Amino acid sequence: MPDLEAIVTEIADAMRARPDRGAVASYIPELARVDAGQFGLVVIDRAGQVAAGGDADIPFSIQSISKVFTLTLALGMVGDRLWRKVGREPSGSPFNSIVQLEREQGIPRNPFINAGAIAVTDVILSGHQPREALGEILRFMQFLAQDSGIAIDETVAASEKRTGFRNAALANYMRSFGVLENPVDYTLGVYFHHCAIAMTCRQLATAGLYLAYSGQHPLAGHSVISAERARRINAIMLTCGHYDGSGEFAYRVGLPGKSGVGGGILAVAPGRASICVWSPGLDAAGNSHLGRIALEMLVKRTGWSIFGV
Ligand SMILES: NC(=O)CC[C@H](N)C(=O)O
Repeated sequence: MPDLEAIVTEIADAMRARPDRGAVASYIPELARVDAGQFGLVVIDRAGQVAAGGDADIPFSIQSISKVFTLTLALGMVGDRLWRKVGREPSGSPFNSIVQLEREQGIPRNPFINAGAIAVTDVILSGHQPREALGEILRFMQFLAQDSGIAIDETVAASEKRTGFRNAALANYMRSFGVLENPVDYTLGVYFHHCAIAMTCRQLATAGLYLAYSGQHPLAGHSVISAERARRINAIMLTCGHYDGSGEFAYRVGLPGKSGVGGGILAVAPGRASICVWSPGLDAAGNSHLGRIALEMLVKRTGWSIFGV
């Protein structure tokens, strides 16, 4: 077993010293105010052993990382019927792209691009009031992270709602094909709010444990999903979790991972650990610049890439 404490500390120190940080997301005005100098890394294993470095306990906007958890919830609600509304192929396009939707009858390529995540949110919303659906998502996060203090940052949600014209276009377009079933405003409201959940690296790494351990959450003492479903979600994270940067992430890191424009990445080392890294500056594809570099260092030191050492 590698000395995780030492490795995580070494990586956090190396990342803090780097001048290249990428650029914080500016299309959501509230995210543009975040200090790009921050960096956090947490690795948690089956026994709940934590190796933490840097700003491990500062909450940040989880943004698209929430899509892993909404996918898990939606699959729990409707099972494989979900795949009638959303595909599971990489898009090779930016996260907010609309181009494929017209050719593919309003069915988004996968649950992690914005269009796909909005379709998944719509499924969770069906038969519920927006407030209930959002409560369901938030309680699921609190349960997985074993922390009832986790909350939605209403300022971020409002900021995105004010400026989310692109997502509104995607949602209306899908509604025109009947892929969305609920009022577009309701679906978008729930979507913006679950993206605006604020969590720390420690909380997110804890929440991701069920994906690292075949659907079992060792700390919650619960089977969250079947081993088969966990494996499949990991596969979609690997192929689609970084949008048009997914190939590069697989090449450099080789772990299922999901990024968010808040600068977080949740990564899963199956059977070994759940990992969360955060650095708000992004690369051109909207994925954390230092986050990816840090994970690349981590897999080099640990040999945890699923593709070999
Ligand atoms: N990549 C992301 O994190 C995008 C999520 C963001 N809420 C959006 O819809 O644009």
